[in-house]
Amino acid sequence: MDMKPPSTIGLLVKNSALLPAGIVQINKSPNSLQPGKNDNLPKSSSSSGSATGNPRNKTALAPGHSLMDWIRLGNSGIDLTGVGGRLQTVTPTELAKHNKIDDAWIAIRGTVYNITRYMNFHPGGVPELMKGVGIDATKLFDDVHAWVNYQSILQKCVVGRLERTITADMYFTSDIVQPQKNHKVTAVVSKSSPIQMDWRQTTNNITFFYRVNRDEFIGEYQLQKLNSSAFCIKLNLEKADKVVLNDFKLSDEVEWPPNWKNTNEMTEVETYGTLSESQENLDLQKHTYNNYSILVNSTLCEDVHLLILQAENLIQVFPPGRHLAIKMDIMGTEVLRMYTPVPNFIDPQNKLSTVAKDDCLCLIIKNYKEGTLTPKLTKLEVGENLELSNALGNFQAPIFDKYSSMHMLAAGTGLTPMLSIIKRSLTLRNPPKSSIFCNEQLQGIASQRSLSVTHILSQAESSWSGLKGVITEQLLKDQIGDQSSKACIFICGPSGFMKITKDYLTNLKWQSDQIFEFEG
Ligand code: HEM
Repeated sequence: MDMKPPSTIGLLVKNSALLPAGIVQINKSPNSLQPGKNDNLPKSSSSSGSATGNPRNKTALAPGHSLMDWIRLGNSGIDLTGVGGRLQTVTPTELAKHNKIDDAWIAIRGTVYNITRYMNFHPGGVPELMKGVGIDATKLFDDVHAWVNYQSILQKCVVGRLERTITADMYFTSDIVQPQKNHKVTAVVSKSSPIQMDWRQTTNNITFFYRVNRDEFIGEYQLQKLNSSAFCIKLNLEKADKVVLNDFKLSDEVEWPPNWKNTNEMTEVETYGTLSESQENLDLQKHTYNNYSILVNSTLCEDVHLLILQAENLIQVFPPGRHLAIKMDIMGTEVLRMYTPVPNFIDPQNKLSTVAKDDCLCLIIKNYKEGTLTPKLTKLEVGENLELSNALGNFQAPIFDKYSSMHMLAAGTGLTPMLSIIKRSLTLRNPPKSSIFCNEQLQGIASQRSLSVTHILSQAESSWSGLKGVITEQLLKDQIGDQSSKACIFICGPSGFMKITKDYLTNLKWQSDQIFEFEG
């Protein structure tokens, strides 16, 4: 695949209560600030005031320039953005050009606003507002009035996002904010971080954005509810060899399970409260187990079950191709078996999609009648518990993006690690339209040219009109064509299948670095 999306992730958590604007104070290291006149500003503006006892600096607004008038202007249909309302990515250089009273842009928390029309509506006066034009004025704005709900006031003035240097370092320092008005005050205690974070604040919530370097890989992320008003986001950064833990303390209860979103574009957490960050060294060998309860145990086909599981206060997000361990006590012995979570499109009738919410894990389990674990796993009833580990393995799907085609050879439930890779690849190639996939769904998308699916049955009924038999070199050649340096091959299945398939592929001149084996 030739696409390289930013290596970022998405979460969206919603706070349950309507709250006054909170304040989060995050100080960046000087070198992460955008260049501009802001660099030389004093630590805090001389005009900050109110609850701290400093004199107020509000100016009398001319008639026709009240907040109500501003809201009317915003609703009048007049284009306040000056760019036709089409969102743009604004470079700091471009931003700096709009630094005049009749052409004034300002950037706050990564969003650029055209404040030309707001000038005479600003309760702090025009000269004060002019201090922030043409620059990233986040700190200046916060020093004066972090509580001001600027997103709402300037909602019709949005020009776009301010472009950031993706590799810029960012520091969070301990900072206790002085109480301002009656609003809640929050503190941030953090250390230098290999991950960038930005945030956006509205009256009721704060949205946190995470961004990591393109070459960084997030092995897993977890969102864990700590109590009714606190949660933790844990990100495994494998290149940096670090686990970043962000603890959020909310000022009210958080809805759980939260409504979160996973896109390849960004990470969003909407909430309200405080954040503290810590880091640990990453230990990929370490297994930590969490208790999941069975929501669904349904038969997909003979001996193959789909389990849908949910943890009480935890969301674990598994990157494609990563697996987990199931741990069970069998007559006093701890038995482990590895499984790769599958995307929740797997349900053939699509009837489970209402159950398999975003905080659930789906596993496909084949029952081996003589097996130790699988007869117990496939008999688990709704409400029973199961211990599942963190994400294991070292597979990194983006590494294979360089190949323009992928072949997947799967025997039986060897299909499972392939499914999330297929989903990822197709989502990257075709913008998501609906929840497509598996068997019927896979066949459905096959018609879209980017995926072709062939079933070969070793024990076929007479009515089967498709391919039959066991894998042979000729069959592989017929199915995947000649060796090509633009393609890679994933294989997964029982050990006999793996060995023979690899031998055939080697005979067919496929290079070992083009072949990726999942353990069957
Ligand atoms: C970044 C440059 C800015 C500076 C230096 C600045 C400065 C000030 C000052 C000195 C005041 C009077 C403070 C006081 O209440 O005593 C004020 C009030 C205010 N400013 Fe700004 N401002 C800036 C940007 C903005 C922006 C972009 C908005 C957009 C919504 C805004 C909205 C307000 C509002 C609503 C008040 C009244 C606050 C209140 O009633 O307490 N300001 N500003």
